[in-house]
Amino acid sequence: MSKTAVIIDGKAVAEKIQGQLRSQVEELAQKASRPPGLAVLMVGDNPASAAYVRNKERSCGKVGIASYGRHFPEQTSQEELMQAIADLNEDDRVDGILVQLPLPKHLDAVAAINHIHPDKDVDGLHPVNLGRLMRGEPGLCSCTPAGVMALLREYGIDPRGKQATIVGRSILVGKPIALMLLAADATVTMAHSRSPDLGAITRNADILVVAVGRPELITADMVKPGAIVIDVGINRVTDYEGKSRLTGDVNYDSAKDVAGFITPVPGGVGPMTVTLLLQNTVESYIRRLGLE
Ligand SMILES: NC(=O)c1ccc[n+]([C@@H]2O[C@H](COP(=O)([O-])OP(=O)(O)OC[C@H]3O[C@@H](n4cnc5c(N)ncnc54)[C@H](OP(=O)(O)O)[C@@H]3O)[C@@H](O)[C@H]2O)c1
Ligand SMILES: Nc1nc(=O)c2c([nH]1)NC[C@@H]1CN(c3ccc(C(=O)N[C@@H](CCC(=O)O)C(=O)O)cc3)CN21
Ligand SMILES: [Mg+2]
Repeated sequence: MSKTAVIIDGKAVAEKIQGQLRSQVEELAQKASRPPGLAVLMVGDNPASAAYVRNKERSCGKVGIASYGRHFPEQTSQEELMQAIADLNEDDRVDGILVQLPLPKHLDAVAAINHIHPDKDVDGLHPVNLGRLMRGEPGLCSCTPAGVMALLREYGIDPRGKQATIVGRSILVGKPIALMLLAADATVTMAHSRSPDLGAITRNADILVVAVGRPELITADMVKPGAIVIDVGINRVTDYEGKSRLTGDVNYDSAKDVAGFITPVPGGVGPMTVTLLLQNTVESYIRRLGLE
């Protein structure tokens, strides 16, 4: 007899936290001269980025954060991008700057991120903020990893002593999640494209986090019965009827009968990423205006 997993409702948790952020922003408005401001820079068109941008603009509006997004054409030069970042660093209305990844191939993403002022780096990707995370010091932290940790907390899941396995080692998701789970006393294993026999590794996981970008790479046979499965993947696929939809890196329909807890896509990690971005922006706003 298989029992179906508890579905981790990221959308509901995100709405709850966004409601709290909204009240906080309303309250702060009484002593502040302006609302919090978030600037998102997007170059060219990437489907995962487009979903993110849409969701962010909608959520900023709900919470009372002013958004100063700029969408550049694909052939934008490095100089133009660097200048836009420099302008936003100087712009007092802006508390958070995010450069959508991936950037088109001709652009240097590392140089762009290094150019963001660390106090406005609401994506937590600047070396100063990554260094703080590595050392366990407070600072702006990556939104998706922090969103995953918030979901675990919300569902009463304590990583302490658990075997946590992360598939994917990107600087945006895999590596910072590993550090956060390690800080929460999990035993952490990381797998990637060069790991042989992925299933043998993932089947040991009490907490399995998948951040790869391969639609439904993880199937039920790769999941330990009762495991907590966190699917970070956002993939746009075309189904057999020719309709476009979003799917994760986990085969949800089969995995939900093996897992103890599972995040759906959409409605799982995605909304939490947006929420943590808003939370980081409010945090930066409070610090920059000295509102504590
Ligand atoms: N839900 C959200 O809020 C959110 C946020 C960010 C990203 N995403 C989504 O999450 C996914 C991953 O994003 P990312 O930025 O981390 O991607 P990324 O930078 O492309 O990294 C992908 C990682 O997966 C590994 N990998 C690739 N194929 C593999 C395979 N067959 N088996 C095992 N590992 C494999 C790669 O290994 P190597 O290092 O060996 O190349 C790499 O470490 C994407 O679908 C993205 O759209 C979602
Ligand atoms: N600098 C940077 N930071 C990021 O966190 C980031 C990027 N770039 N580039 C794109 C990826 C993908 N990200 C995403 C993608 C989707 C949602 C999201 O809100 N997904 C909703 C569905 C939205 C829809 O249906 O259109 C979900 O429910 O999963 C969030 C973050 C965040 N990512
Ligand atoms: Mg999701």
